Amino acid sequence: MMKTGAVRVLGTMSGTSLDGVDAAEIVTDGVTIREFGESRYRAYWEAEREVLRSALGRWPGEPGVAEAAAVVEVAHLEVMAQFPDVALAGFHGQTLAHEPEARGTHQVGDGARIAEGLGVPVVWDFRSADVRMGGQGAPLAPAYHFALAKWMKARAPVAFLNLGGVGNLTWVDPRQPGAEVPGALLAFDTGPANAPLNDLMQTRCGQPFDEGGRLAARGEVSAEILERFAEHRYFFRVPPKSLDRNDFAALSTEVAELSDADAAATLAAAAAVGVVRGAEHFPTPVERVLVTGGGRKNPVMMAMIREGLGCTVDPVEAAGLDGDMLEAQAFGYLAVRVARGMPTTFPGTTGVGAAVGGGEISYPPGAR
Ligand SMILES: Nc1ncnc2c1ncn2[C@@H]1O[C@H](COP(=O)(O)OP(=O)(O)OP(=O)(O)O)[C@@H](O)[C@H]1O
Ligand SMILES: CC(=O)N[C@H]1[C@@H]2OC[C@@H](O2)[C@@H](O)[C@@H]1O[C@H](C)C(=O)O
Repeated sequence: MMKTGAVRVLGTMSGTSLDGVDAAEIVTDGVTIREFGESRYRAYWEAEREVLRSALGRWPGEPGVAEAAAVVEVAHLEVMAQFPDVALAGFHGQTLAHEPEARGTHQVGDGARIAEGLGVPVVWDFRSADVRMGGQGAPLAPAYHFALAKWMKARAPVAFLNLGGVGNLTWVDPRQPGAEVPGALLAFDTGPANAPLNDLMQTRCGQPFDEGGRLAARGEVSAEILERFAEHRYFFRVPPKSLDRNDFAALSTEVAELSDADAAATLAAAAAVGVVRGAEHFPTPVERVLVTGGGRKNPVMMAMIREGLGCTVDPVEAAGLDGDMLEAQAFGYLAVRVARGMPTTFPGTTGVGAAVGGGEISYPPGAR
């Protein structure tokens, strides 16, 4: 068990858009946020990304998984070694597959190897325990969103939206004393966010993403595809609920006949529809949605979300936060909670029956 009081911890996240590794320091006791620290980003090389892409959907022991794990470990060690002052690290790894109701959840990268390479204890495998206990194993950032709402001194319910490869939305009631209090949080994945758009850009234009939403801005949304999409059974499921990166692969097939610009506009609109349908599940309306993740840099997607929600929708920077690093900070925060035996998921965030502390701790040789 770690000493009490705030510690400087490093959190890392390699997200579903497969762009790279985010690493960020935070100083916390696992409840309140004392301060934010340095952060760095390490992009995957195209060859590395290809290794990861071809391992998507695979489970332990299947072809390509060991290679993907090696890519993830090397990239993380490279960036994590640049933070010599941390006492602990949180390592999410890379999700390859996620089927919480069937085969489980699969993140690659061995935390024990990271601990050995780094020389500090590493918390990892954050999702498995929650899934074993009947939870969705995702999203995990909500406990951190609760701490952020307190840090911001929010006085009324607020929502955090992450527009990564997949989208996820957290409704937070900051008037509650703690994240573990029933009714403090409701969280779920909204639907596809950037992943289908990235896949389209890669296949049709040889580019990793639609920079500034420029292609989508020139297109027209297919009302027919969008209306069908809005009636997807996922949106009728009561949250908590979570998604795998490719759960909406059919959407990519549906836009196949459209022009590049129309397909991009329709996929951006689909991301927005997922958010709007998701917000219908909020226990009470919110006045403000704070957006993190790369999608906040896509003005077309942001405008569509604003129009659909009809409330203030701002990048988290408007609240003094770093939207590129928020998920990485979350895994630092969660690492401290795990190291101190505190829960990381709750019935309102993953649907687990009772609060669970997910995560393994690996120590560097001789450090225990
Ligand atoms: N300037 C930009 N214009 C448009 N889109 C952008 C821009 N910058 C980033 N993005 C989009 O955001 C994506 C990266 O977002 P982010 O880093 O939040 O995803 P992630 O962490 O991999 O995903 P997840 O949160 O699902 O795990 C890029 O792949 C791209 O689609
Ligand atoms: C299984 C998995 O890796 N899920 C990711 C993914 O990316 C966004 C969304 O889907 C969210 O559920 C989660 O990541 C965020 C950081 C989370 O767990 O909070």
